[in-house]
Amino acid sequence: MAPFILLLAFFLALILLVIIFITYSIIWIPYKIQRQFYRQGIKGPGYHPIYGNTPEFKQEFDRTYTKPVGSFSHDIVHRLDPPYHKWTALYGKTVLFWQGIVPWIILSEPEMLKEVYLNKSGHIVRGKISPPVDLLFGQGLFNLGGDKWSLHRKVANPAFMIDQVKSWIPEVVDSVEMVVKKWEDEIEERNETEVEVMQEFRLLSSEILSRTAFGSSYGEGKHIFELEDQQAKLVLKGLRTAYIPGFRFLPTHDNRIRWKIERKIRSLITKLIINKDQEEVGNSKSLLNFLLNGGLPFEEVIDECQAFYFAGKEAVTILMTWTIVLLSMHQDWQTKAREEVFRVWKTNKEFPNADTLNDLKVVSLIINEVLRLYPPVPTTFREASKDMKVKNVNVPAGTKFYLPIAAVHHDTELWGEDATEFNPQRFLDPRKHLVSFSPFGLGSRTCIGQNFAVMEGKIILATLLKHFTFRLSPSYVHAPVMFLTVAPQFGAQILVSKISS
Ligand code: HEM
Repeated sequence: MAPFILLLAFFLALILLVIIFITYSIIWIPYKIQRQFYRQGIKGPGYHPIYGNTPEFKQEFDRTYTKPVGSFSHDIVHRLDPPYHKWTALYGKTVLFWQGIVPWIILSEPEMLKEVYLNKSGHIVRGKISPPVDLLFGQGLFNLGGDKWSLHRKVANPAFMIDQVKSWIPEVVDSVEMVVKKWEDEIEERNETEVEVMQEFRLLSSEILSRTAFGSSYGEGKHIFELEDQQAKLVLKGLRTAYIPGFRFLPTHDNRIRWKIERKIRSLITKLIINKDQEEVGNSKSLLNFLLNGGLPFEEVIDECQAFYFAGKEAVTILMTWTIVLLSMHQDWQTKAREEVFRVWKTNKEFPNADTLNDLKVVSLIINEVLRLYPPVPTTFREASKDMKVKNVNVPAGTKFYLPIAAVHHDTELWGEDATEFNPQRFLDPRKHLVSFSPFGLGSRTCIGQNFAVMEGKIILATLLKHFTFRLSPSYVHAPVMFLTVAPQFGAQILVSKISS
């Protein structure tokens, strides 16, 4: 009997310990943190055990994204990020909300944003957004921290220096010319053709990335891109559900698919590298060359390739999509930009090249204004790795910061009453605050690919304006949504006509 009682007592003690642990981490700690923030005047929708505000988060998105869209307005934050819109209206510019048991602080006060972006203490890190995101970016730059991040960034940085990026111009030009040829062939049969430009730009930026960063062709990386797109959809689903620690290790249906896709992506990247002619890799100016020769272990090179395959194409696709949509809405700016392109091109037949890109002032203003109104990456994140102070607010370790790039870009206090209007000219005036325009983030974790992205954007736009005119198709519905990036929910259907010689 004695051993039975002992066993029973052991189990009871175990159950008690589990109850204490759960009560402590799911109830005691979150409410304690919430009280601490409330006392400092930072309010929010309130913590709910286990799920936090995740169901509300999901409901807000579902409700908005199923609503019809009326106009072509650029006043889109309420639609892009409905929880942000609702909570900041109720609780002010700094809001506490909960993803499961994890506290998040929305920061839209410029000085607080600046402090977080530019903090030098080393205690504000990127942190993990949610475990599914690891599968998309692997253990690449976006997800790394500490010494490992410093080493990877040091290895990858030279690939994105301005001179190196300029050396990729011929590959970018060749890739865009392929699109020009394709559209011209389609137009040949009719006077005009309807193009879903997001899909076209996804293929184009994949081709450009393959040729410049990986020294291969879209054909070779096609399967990787397709798998990354599937993974992105599953990641998005994961982000909108409650974060329960340890859940990612359970073999649920979605998790099993995620793991399978990840294994496939890694094995395809490995094959792509191994099958490359080693001499060719050594001589090439591709990102892959920098990664392979930078002293990183092979597995870490795979991680970086995985991250770059996604990060390098998606945001550029979105930037170009909105650029063409906005120029179709604002024909006056389309005409101004085309006039500039013809002016610069007339005096330089080798167009576009590194020198003439600098002469495209109107094109640059337009790209900036598109990045402001429709920033492809609408939010970024940081985490406090230690108890710390941000301005005058005490923040406990583990708190995450939600940095709403799109909302700040639409803030009337920073951009004036016409903040939601398309007016590229505004970029001729000095900025009101450092953080007012941050499509590539800010500080040490700023986007490594920004020189490349802007160069790509200018070449694509200038080349297309040289050959075609654009207007919105009657089938286009203006419905921007936040699907990891700021995407047009129902695609971007554009009527493309050829400019007569
Ligand atoms: C219009 C195009 C792009 C936009 C708007 C964009 C935006 C961003 C943003 C907002 C971040 C986070 C910055 C922060 O948290 O402060 C980021 C990070 C990053 N981006 Fe981009 N990006 C673009 C294109 C690219 C391209 C072309 C590449 C590579 C070929 C790239 C690679 C990365 C990487 C690796 C990171 C993580 C950097 C780190 O944490 O060290 N991006 N990007």
